[in-house]
Amino acid sequence: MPVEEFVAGWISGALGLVLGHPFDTVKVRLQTQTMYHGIIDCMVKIYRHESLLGFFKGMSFPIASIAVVNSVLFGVYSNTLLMLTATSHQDRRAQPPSYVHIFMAGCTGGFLQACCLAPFDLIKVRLQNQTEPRAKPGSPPPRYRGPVHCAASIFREEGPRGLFRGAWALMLRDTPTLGIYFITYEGLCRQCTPGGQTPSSATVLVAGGFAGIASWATATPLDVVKSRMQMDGLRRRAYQGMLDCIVSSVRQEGPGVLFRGLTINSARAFPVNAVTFLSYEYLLRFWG
Ligand SMILES: C[N+](C)(C)CCCC[C@H](N)C(=O)O
Repeated sequence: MPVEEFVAGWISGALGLVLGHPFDTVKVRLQTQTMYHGIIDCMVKIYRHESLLGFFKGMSFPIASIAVVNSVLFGVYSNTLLMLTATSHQDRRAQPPSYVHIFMAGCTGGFLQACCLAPFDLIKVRLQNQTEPRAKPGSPPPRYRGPVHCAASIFREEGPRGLFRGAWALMLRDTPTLGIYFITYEGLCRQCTPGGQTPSSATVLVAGGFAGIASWATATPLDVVKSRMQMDGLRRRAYQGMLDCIVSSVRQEGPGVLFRGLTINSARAFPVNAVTFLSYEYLLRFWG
């Protein structure tokens, strides 16, 4: 089983992640809290109360987890394609796999990465939602002191299954939408590149950026549900399950609630995934 794809997936994922984390914090706050009136208001408030560091809350854990998650995504994707089409990464320009195979490989990678992502993502969301300013003398300490304390507290207060809160919504969110991710990327690369040639850096950037947008746009409704299920249990249990979460959110806040975070998800997705795909392709070319 070729391993370069796993390593390239890890490095490229980490580069994209740092670039996108501030957008992600704003998104999670908009999806789960009511004190902000839109993206700009949220950014200004975070900056005023929590300084620039507020945007990077909860990032240490994703940086560690992206090593596992993005390498599983890209590694499983590429190795599934190898199994389905008997072509390695290097041969795929000359012998392009069908879109059905690309979609199936993307879904497989998406499903397995979601299984690894679930506990990391839960901890990230809980930490991002702590609005206390950083350690000011006299102010009450935040509920979670950091990722390890957060994981231990969830384990203690909500049991081991508590660490997988929202995991079904996460798997449903990621399996089809990562199929869409790779189809969009490959489709755009093929459109803009004469047959058999390697796509240019500009093509990879644009195709990667739009792949991110297409995937996030389709993932947003389940992303809202996922974030809400993850925050449940912290407050009192408000939702009986995923369906209940959808129905009561829509009833209370209107159908628009399912698209909360769409703009910010898309704004984040373009640079993050442009950089992810560019570094991924370069690393593999460099090693290949
Ligand atoms: C499937 N879904 C859209 C949810 C995630 C796509 C992940 C792609 C990339 N790691 C990123 O963070 O943008």
